[in-house]
Amino acid sequence: MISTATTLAGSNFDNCMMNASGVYCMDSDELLAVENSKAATFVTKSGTLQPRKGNPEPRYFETEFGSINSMGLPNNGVDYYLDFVSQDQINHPGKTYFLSITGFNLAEDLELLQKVTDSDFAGVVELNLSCPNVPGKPQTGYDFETVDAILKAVFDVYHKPLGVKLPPYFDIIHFDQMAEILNKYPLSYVNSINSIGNGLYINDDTETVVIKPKQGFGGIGGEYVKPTALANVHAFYQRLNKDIQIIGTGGIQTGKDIFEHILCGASMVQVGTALMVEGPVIFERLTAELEAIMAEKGYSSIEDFRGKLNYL
Ligand SMILES: O=C1NC(=O)NC(C(=O)O)N1
Repeated sequence: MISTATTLAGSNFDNCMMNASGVYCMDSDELLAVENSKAATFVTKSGTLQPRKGNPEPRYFETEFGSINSMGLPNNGVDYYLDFVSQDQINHPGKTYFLSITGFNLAEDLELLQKVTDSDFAGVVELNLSCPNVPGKPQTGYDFETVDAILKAVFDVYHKPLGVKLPPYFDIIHFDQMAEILNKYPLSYVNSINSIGNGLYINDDTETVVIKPKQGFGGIGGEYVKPTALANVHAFYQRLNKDIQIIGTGGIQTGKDIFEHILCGASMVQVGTALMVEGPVIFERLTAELEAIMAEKGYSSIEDFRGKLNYL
């Protein structure tokens, strides 16, 4: 019997795949579409204290090998997502959902978490430290001291399952430094990676960028980012306390991509660009493809090969 089931943040999931925050999770229709798919669960769009319109359009563009986006954190506000998930929990007792949140400073992060504490939400919080698309705002995940300060303050007040969404790192010393910080805190998981920030895609015919915000600079997702995503998943797997699990995000289009993320150490994977392209039906194909690979290799569970990447 082959199972792609997994355990993450203290909860059991009958599958190891879900949407990536930002994709198919803006409103109740999209969240229900993921809920009713083969995905194990869903994560909401990153909720901010107040609803946001986000950046001017066009702000998303699909390319031959992935996507570029500068959405700018459009969302219905954290209260909308808390209300939706609190109701959904009643309709699906025992199921665990993920709520993504992002403040624009520490005070906002703590205010968001207070709202979560005061609500009926019983799932997992994903603190987004890596949006690259709010003009004038840095990707917090690249400010190591600030990440340390945020996590210290967060875990002083919040004691339920919580993970962080990180940007990609590209330097071994940065993996070392970030892992040293993360290992100080009772994180349930680390989610690597968010999009590769501030890429540029050009339409050669018109000699123009393809998205309006930030003169065309936007986060890169899709096939382009898989090698970076796998490296970040494995680098943190090598360095983090084993009680901090890893969600692998980035470049997943096939069951083979999921297999590779798990081989690098991921306990769950999130699908972004490919989900945007194919819709929630993708989870049926991905599950079938992953199960076929596991059958061919004689694995019955993802724990048979998780993190067991070989070196030369
Ligand atoms: O964290 C984020 N990553 C992205 O690539 N885009 C969104 C956004 O712009 O809202 N946020």
